[in-house]
Amino acid sequence: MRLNGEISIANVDDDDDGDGERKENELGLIRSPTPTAPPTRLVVGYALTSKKRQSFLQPKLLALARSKGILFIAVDVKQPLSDQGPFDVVLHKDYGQKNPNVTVLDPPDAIEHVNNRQSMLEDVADLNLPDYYGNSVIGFWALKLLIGRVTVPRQLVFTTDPSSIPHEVTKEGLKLPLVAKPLVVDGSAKSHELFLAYDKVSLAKLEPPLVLQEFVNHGGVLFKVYIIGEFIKVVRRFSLPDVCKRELSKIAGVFPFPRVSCASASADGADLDPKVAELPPSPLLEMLARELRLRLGLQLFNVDIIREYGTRDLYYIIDINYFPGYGKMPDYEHTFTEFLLSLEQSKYEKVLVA
Ligand SMILES: Nc1ncnc2c1ncn2[C@@H]1O[C@H](COP(=O)(O)OP(=O)(O)OP(=O)(O)O)[C@@H](O)[C@H]1O
Ligand SMILES: O=P(O)(O)O[C@H]1[C@H](O)[C@@H](O)[C@H](OP(=O)(O)O)[C@@H](OP(=O)(O)O)[C@H]1O
Ligand SMILES: [Mg+2]
Ligand SMILES: [Mg+2]
Repeated sequence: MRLNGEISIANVDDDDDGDGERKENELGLIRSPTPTAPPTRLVVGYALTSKKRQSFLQPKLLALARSKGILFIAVDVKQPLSDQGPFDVVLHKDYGQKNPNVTVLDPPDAIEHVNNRQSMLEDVADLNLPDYYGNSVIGFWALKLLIGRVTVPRQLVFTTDPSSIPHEVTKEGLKLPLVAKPLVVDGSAKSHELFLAYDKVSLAKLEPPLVLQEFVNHGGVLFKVYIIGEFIKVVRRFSLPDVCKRELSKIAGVFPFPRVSCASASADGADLDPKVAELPPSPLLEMLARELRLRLGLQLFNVDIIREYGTRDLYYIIDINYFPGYGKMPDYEHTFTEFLLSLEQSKYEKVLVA
């Protein structure tokens, strides 16, 4: 269905360079139907960095989407949206333009909220899932035993004067070791340069603005929960190893560490301690995803969750990422295509109601 003017099928790879994209300066030109391609149902504009285009717009996604009548076209961010497309949906990580006829996924304000490591966890801090669902028929205690608790590590924000950090950390009673993370996540490599701090004095060497977050031992395995609308997929990733008291007492300093959990290598097939590897229960993830979707006002994000080592059910959310590396999610092409088609359906239903 096309809501904003009829167009016929366009060849996805208009510049024939095999990257599945149309030339940006040819956005107004739509080719006539090819014999094999189905009619276009949905035109999806994307305003994404070339890195994100490479990881997200993989040939398998483009081919499957095209077979379902979904077309991906680059948005020219320098031109008004109304002069392009017409698009049904626009995918982006930081695109400000609006158009009433286009579903811009997701609202820029909501994205900005999770691009700041202080505000990103605010909505989770007061999220007591068993309390929240305590009036359900299952009952508070049963539910608590069944699904577990979700919280966030304690953290402090520093925007200026690193020399005050050791004193503030002592005053607020934050426990070592601490993870130092740049306050704002802006897609740059620098915003993912993290440090592990073993002593308070060395904290003065860090560069604000940053957050200092208590490190939580979790057996070296992290759960990455991908959310695409109502769909959820959890994968295991390798993470930082636990820090024992002995190590903490012997080491001083702040140490950079690599983006260990961002690597596509999954810990799913690894020979892990079953207590560490056990996935968070599905009801917990479903409640969490539903609640976060509502609170954050976002449909496309992932959440990094760890389970405190030695506990059966105490979970910490340590990171939320907008439009993460879906290309690393198994079968993402199917899930994303279904999601886009569901947007078309809900638009259609809105028109029928109006
Ligand atoms: N509070 C914590 N306790 C234990 N480990 C942590 C904590 N915070 C971060 N880590 C470890 O450091 C990694 C990077 O942290 P985080 O996910 O916050 O950074 P990021 O740069 O936003 O990563 P991403 O690539 O997922 O966006 C985590 O995946 C995890 O392995
Ligand atoms: O490049 P920026 O805007 O900083 O965002 C990153 C996210 O922070 C990461 O979470 C993504 O990796 P994961 O999907 O493994 O979380 C990572 O995925 P990618 O590099 O594979 O695209 C990025 O989306
Ligand atoms: Mg992360
Ligand atoms: Mg992140």
